[in-house]
Amino acid sequence: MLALGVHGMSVLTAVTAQNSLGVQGAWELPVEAVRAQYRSVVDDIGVQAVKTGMLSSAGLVEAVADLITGTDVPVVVDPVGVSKHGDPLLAASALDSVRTRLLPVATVATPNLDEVAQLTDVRVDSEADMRRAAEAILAFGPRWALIKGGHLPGDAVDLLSDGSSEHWFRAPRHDNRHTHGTGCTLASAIASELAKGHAVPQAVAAAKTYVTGAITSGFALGRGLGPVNHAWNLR
Ligand SMILES: Nc1ncnc2c1ncn2[C@@H]1O[C@H](COP(=O)(O)OP(=O)(O)O)[C@@H](O)[C@H]1O
Ligand SMILES: Cc1ncc(COP(=O)(O)OP(=O)(O)O)c(N)n1
Repeated sequence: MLALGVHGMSVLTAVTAQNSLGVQGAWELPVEAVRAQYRSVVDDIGVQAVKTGMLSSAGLVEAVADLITGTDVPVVVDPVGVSKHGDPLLAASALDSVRTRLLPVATVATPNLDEVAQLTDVRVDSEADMRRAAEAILAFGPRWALIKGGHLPGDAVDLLSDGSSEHWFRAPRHDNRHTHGTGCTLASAIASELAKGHAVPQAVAAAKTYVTGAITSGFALGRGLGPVNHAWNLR
């Protein structure tokens, strides 16, 4: 967010122990602590956009949905389900709350293909299937669905749709295994661009350029999948 010229503020929902090899542990914060953090940043400092990430349980999904329902700023919902290493970050019992409480308040929902499979009955094996995925996600109520095709072979292709218009974002697949945090980075970049007042297609275009640069210059920290390079555009 800083690299894109905005000031990011956090509301922690869970603490994870994780590194380039995987997620070794996760502990949820109490709902009260989440509510209090949200009130602290929103009531005093104010926000121009909201982005959600790991929410862990139905209780936290519903608490966050309650907090952001009715907000007049854009909301990016990254329906985080599973980490890059396959570690669960959302309980199966929380999926219905994501579908019925969180997605309806999203300006943009940004599922990857595993999250599409968790939330809908659509399986995406090709770019053509991404249209069906967008329709299935839009049926839950977000204004826009961004289906991330990072897990398909070939070019890194994402589809943005609001049901009546569609925008394809394509970048060459970069053969760099240091991709820890790609989805979170993309969603945060979209929220940053929306906070600056850009429309959704322009925000996603700028965010795609940013995440592609961050992946291209991702670096080898740790023994597994290192992080993307958030400062690539500042150096
Ligand atoms: N190897 C890669 N090269 C270029 N872009 C990629 C690569 N892997 C993922 N992307 C892009 O990174 C963004 C995040 O996608 P993805 O990795 O599918 O999300 P997630 O981290 O949620 O699984 C998307 O824009 C996707 O197209
Ligand atoms: C705390 C936390 N939230 C989300 C993720 C998943 O991040 P994402 O960018 O979707 O993919 P990874 O590359 O990070 O697996 C996470 N790992 N931890």
